[in-house]
Amino acid sequence: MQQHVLVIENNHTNVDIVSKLVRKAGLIPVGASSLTEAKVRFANRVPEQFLCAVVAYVLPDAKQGEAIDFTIEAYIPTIVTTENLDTCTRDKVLSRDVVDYIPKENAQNYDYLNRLLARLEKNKSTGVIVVSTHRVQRKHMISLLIRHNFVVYDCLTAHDAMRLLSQHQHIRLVITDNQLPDMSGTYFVSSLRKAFSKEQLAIMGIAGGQGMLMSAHFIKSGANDFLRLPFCHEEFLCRVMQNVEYIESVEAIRRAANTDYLTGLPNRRHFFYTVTVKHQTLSNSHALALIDLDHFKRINDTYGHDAGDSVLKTVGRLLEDAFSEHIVARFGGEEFCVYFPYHDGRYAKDQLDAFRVTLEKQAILVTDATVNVTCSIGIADHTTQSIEELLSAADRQLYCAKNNGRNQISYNTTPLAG
Ligand SMILES: Nc1nc2c(ncn2[C@@H]2O[C@H](COP(=O)(O)OP(=O)(O)OP(=O)(O)O)[C@@H](O)[C@H]2O)c(=O)[nH]1
Repeated sequence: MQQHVLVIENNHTNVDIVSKLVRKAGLIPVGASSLTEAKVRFANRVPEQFLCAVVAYVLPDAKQGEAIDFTIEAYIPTIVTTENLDTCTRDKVLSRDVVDYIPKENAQNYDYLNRLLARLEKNKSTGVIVVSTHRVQRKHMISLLIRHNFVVYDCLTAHDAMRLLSQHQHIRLVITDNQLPDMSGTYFVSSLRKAFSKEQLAIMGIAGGQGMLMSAHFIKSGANDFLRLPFCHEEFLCRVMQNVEYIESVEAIRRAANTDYLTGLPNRRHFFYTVTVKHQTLSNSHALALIDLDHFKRINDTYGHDAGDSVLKTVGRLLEDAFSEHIVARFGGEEFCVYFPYHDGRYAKDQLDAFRVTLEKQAILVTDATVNVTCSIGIADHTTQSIEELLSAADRQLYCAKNNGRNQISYNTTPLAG
């Protein structure tokens, strides 16, 4: 279900500005320009629909932050916007259990609001470990992280944190104190770095009263960031957000580099990487198939390039469904590959023949028409450890399948020469 955001701003222009940011974050705004209107809007909806509320500190009918009390009492995580940046207003805002507050000062503040809105949804599946023996400080950090919807793990020792990291894939950040019962924080960081790079897991050191060198010590041991205690509420949350966003950006770049943009399948480069890594532990019973669509150029020429793209996407999806237990990739153009790490060519041939028949019968919907495509397939299963050799052999078989009339499989069990 797409989540709603209750936007309570002090005039229609501000409601529109914030609503636009809400939509940009993929959420649905429910706008109100006074507390009275907000109460009506809220009463007309199911409370669980609201991911959060963005509330102006001063409203025409609520000049002392009463709208914040209203949304907090309704259990809606609340982000406050304010025109006043003075310490008195800040303290009044932060004395309530708000998610964060945004000064309405410049475009960057609105950019922060946009990132925060997007994060509140994403954070629900993002893990953060807090490791510290200092109870008050640990609970304080945990409560701030929970307000930002993170999945938070409360740890007293480095070993507990390491165990959690081995159990949960969704942890993106570890926040650690330097004085842990089982090892120093900096030793813990350097141990973590043996298993996780700085691009896989962000680590933030925290320490207070231990001299100026602690930050450098943490960073030289492999931490991404350091925060001195006692920290400021806002800085803590900004640093957390920045570190998590860094890990996610690297993940997104990596995903884009490994994925074929059109079909979403692994690309040739990633295919080689995956197979080479897996192949090290495999037996010689493996097979590789190259699948090439027949006369694909005609589809582009007859129905247009977009129609050709739709066909490629459909074929990619069909391959993915049919060979979900094996490794499927798009090698480029109209050529796909399926690698069977644990099966020989005979097995691959049976499976691929069933696929070939399914594809032949499948009517694929393109812009204004339905089209049918066939494919030619070359299979190789020589007992070689070299994927390149296997690929060349499959390519030769594919050439035979094309030459022999297309829409067929060519599979030759003759071992490789030499
Ligand atoms: N729509 C679309 N077309 C592509 C894409 N990549 C390659 N093509 C087209 O695929 C066509 C491949 O043509 P050919 O290599 O002659 O192969 P074919 O027409 O399938 O003929 P055979 O393989 O010999 O059966 C070319 O027209 C390319 O422009 C793509 O991502 N999208």
